[in-house]
Amino acid sequence: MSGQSLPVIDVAGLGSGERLREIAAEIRAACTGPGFFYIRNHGVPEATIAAAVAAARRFFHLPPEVKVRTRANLAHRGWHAAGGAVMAGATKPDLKEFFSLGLDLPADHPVVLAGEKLRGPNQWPAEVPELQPAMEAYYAEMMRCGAGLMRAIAISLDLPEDFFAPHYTLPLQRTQAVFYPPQPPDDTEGFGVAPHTDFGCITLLWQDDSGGLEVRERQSGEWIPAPPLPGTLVINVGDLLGRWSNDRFASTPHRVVNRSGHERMSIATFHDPNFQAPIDPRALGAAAPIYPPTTAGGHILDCFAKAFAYRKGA
Ligand SMILES: O=C(O)CCC(=O)C(=O)O
Ligand SMILES: [Fe+2]
Repeated sequence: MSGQSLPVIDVAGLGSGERLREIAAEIRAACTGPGFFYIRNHGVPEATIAAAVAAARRFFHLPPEVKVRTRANLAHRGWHAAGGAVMAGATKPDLKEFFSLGLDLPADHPVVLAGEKLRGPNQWPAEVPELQPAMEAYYAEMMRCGAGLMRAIAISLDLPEDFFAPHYTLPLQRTQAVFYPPQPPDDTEGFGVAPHTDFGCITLLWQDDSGGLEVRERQSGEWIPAPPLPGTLVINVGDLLGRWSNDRFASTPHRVVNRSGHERMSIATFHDPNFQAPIDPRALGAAAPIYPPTTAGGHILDCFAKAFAYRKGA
């Protein structure tokens, strides 16, 4: 294991002009370097996090025959049982289970009526009534925090500060509470989450104090720990921002092995743009695009089709 550790960026004052530029410079260094960084002073209330974690934990402890009543639908909302996710190149499914929500659009919203994929209302279990308000409050905080980060990221990519805002009017942001069972100490093959890159633009991750998240160092290829640091969130670049930025900011592989001896929880939020957002490296200044244009939704659907058993044949 190398002595490298990931940068911690203080994002207090992200809304003000001068601080925004300083933060953008730190984010540029992190995104062209390890592709992972921590943020502190993000403004997400501890109580909002604690309520979401407590409600999600109660849900995960329900018997499977109850959880399955909110089994994930084709809009990716609801409970994903363990065994349903296989990361690219992995030989076994992940050990994790997770509960996913997105932007809650009523069935009569124009984009739902138009048949846009991944859209629709969220699913909620009657048995844990506090899950909905707790996760919705957390989701809203991630939207606020993610939008601030995207302003800094725009500047760090030499774009106008509000470049991304018009592409986030009906975001595909997904928040997933994730539950990891303890792994047997002699298990050398199983992963909570096998090595992967995230599909979306940026990920905002809260993790409990178990540890287990590891990030692949770009130069050495070594796995370095991204340990829990109180009061922080872990931020990383996903494939969609890699693609959009023509790999100026490339996604970094990471994995989770829960060696803590007890259950682990995290909440991952993929702060992604509108389904129809055009993902064309030329729009971000690339003269020689590595990637053909696509849409955010098209890219996410391709990734989902490869990773998730529930979508096979969808
Ligand atoms: O739980 C974690 O620490 C990371 C989860 C993760 O990498 C993911 O859900 O994409
Ligand atoms: Fe990930």
